[in-house]
Amino acid sequence: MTTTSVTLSGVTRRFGATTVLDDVDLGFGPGVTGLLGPNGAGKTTLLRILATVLAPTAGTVRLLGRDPGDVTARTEVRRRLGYLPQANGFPRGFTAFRFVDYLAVLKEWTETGARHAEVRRVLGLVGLGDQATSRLRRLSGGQQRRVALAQALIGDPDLLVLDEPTTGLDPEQRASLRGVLSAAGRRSTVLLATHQTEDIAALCERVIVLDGGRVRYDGSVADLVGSAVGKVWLADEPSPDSLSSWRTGTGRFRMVGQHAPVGTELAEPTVEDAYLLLRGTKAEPAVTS
Ligand SMILES: Nc1ncnc2c1ncn2[C@@H]1O[C@H](COP(=O)(O)OP(=O)(O)OP(=O)(O)O)[C@@H](O)[C@H]1O
Repeated sequence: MTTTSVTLSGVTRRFGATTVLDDVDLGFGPGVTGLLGPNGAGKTTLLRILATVLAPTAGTVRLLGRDPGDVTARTEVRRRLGYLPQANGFPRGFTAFRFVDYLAVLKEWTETGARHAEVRRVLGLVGLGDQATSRLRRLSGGQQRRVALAQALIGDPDLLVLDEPTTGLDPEQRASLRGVLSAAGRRSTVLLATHQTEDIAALCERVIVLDGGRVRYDGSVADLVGSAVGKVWLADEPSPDSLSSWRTGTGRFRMVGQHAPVGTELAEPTVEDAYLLLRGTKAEPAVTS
C-alpha cells in the first residue's frame, strides 16, 4: 500500500550559528496546504527539506512514509515528488518543450512517445500548449514561471512542493492554475508557499503561518479568517489604535486592529487581515545567530 503522508517531528535547521527552523512538528495528507510567513520566516528552507534537497540539522522527516535520509528511500521518494523551486534556473537555449522533456528524462520517462505525450499534457495544464516550441528566454516572466511549474507536474506526483508558484502570473492564469492545483490536491499532498493571501483563500483548506522559524498558526483557513471577525473596520479617518490602515478607493480608511472602536462599521475580514493581525501580536523570534 502506498502512503501519501508527510510528517516532520522536531525539525530544526541551522546554517552556521543561525537557526532558521526551530523544532517544527507538522503532518500532512492529501489536500492543498498553504504556507504563509514574512520574508526570511523559513518557508523555502522547509520546502527544500520536503523536496529532499536539504537535510534537517535535527529532527525526523518522513516523506510518503519513507526516511529521506536513506539513499534508497530518498530515490523512491524523488520518483513520486514534484518540486517547483523559488528560482526557475533554466539552462540556456532550451525551448519550453525541450526543457520539460529534459526533466521528464531525468524522472525516468524512458519511452519517448509516452514521455512526449506527458510533456504536452503538463504544458497544456499550465496553458502553454501553444508555446511549446518557444525559446524560454523569449517567454514572459509569467510564462517562464508556468514552464517551471509544468515540470513539477510531470507524472502526477504524490507529493507536490511548490515555492511561490503564482509569482508573476496574470489573474486569468492564476485562476486557471488554481483549478490545476485543487485537482492535484484531491489525490496528492500539495504544499504551497506563497505571499498571495488570495491564493490561500481560494485554494487551501489548511494554512500554516511560519514566523521566525516556528509554526505560528496551523489550522483551517476558515478559523484563521474567523479570528479576525470584529477586528476589521471602516472609518472616515485613520485610527491610531490600528495595526494597519490604508485609504481605500472609496476614500474611506480600512483598518485592522485588536479592538474596533465601539459603533464603528465592521468589514468582512480576509485571510490577509487575519494574517496581519497574527503578525501584529507578539511572536518570539526563533532566528538567532
Ligand atoms: N544556505 C543558506 N545559508 C545561510 N543562510 C540561509 C541559507 N538558506 C537560507 N538561509 C537563511 O535562512 C532564513 C530563512 O530563509 P528562507 O529562504 O527559508 O525564508 P522564506 O520564508 O522562504 O523567505 P522569503 O519569503 O523571502 O522567500 C533567511 O534568513 C536566510 O538568509
